[in-house]
Amino acid sequence: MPIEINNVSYTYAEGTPFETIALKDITWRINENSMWVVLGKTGSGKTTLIQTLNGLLIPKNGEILVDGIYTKDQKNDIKKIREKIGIVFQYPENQFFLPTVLEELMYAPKNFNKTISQNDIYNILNLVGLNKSFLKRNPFTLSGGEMRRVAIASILSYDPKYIVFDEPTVGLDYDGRKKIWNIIKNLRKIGKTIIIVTHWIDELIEFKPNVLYIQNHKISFNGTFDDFILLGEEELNNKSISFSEKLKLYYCSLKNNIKLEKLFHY
Ligand SMILES: Nc1ncnc2c1ncn2[C@@H]1O[C@H](COP(=O)(O)OP(=O)(O)OP(=O)(O)O)[C@@H](O)[C@H]1O
Repeated sequence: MPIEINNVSYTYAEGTPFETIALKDITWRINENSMWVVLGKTGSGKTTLIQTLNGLLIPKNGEILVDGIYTKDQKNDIKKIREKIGIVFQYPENQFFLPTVLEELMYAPKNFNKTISQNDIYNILNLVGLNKSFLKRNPFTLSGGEMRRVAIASILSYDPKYIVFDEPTVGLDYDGRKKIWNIIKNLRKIGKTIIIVTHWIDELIEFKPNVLYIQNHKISFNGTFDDFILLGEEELNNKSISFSEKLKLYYCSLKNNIKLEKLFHY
């Protein structure tokens, strides 16, 4: 079953002098086992949109169904929805609050009344490229890249079906970014539905996710990665997307029907 977003609008501080429109009439369907990138200029509404998916924000207008469950039904179903959608926020490592990595990994399953075995924990560590020795570490003593991977592991600990990454590689160097994209690659291999909010799409060529572009709080593009790139340099620059050398090359390969995929692997 999908996530269905039907005619959703969201306004902060509605009816006050601080009223700010964040989303206007968004309709979007996220199918199981798909991958999406959500793009848009700063302030266009991307973070607001992803926060509506798991009921962190409840839109007044429109509705969201996650595998058939309305996010509006807060009392009964919100936990079921939160268990299905893991959100890895920007700088997720800022949210650590327990003294060891192991406790961080155990926290969410406990909260959702889910069991997690030692083997599950080892598998998750393996998936994020960390070894067992990290379990005893204090999360605050880890490097930035390691913290990010522990934060992702803590989301994987309750096995959500949909995983949303808000700027997953922000602040990381090349090696750190490469490790995050490898994790995402592995998550796609095991059938997770992935939604990524980012400003940098040349890192995503290898994945060719579907693209949702938000402009002035509305959807202005909903389609395939290739169709988005084929909008061309001028249009993408207008959308505040940098047309890097890598994107140019990819654009040319699409235009001329040449297969270049191998060039783009991290
Ligand atoms: N808590 C809030 N209270 C009031 N207004 C908010 C709040 N959060 C966001 N906004 C406003 O809503 C609009 C959409 O913000 P949002 O953070 O969703 O955009 P974004 O596309 O994620 O931006 P960025 O790329 O900079 O992260 C902006 O005008 C923003 O100022």
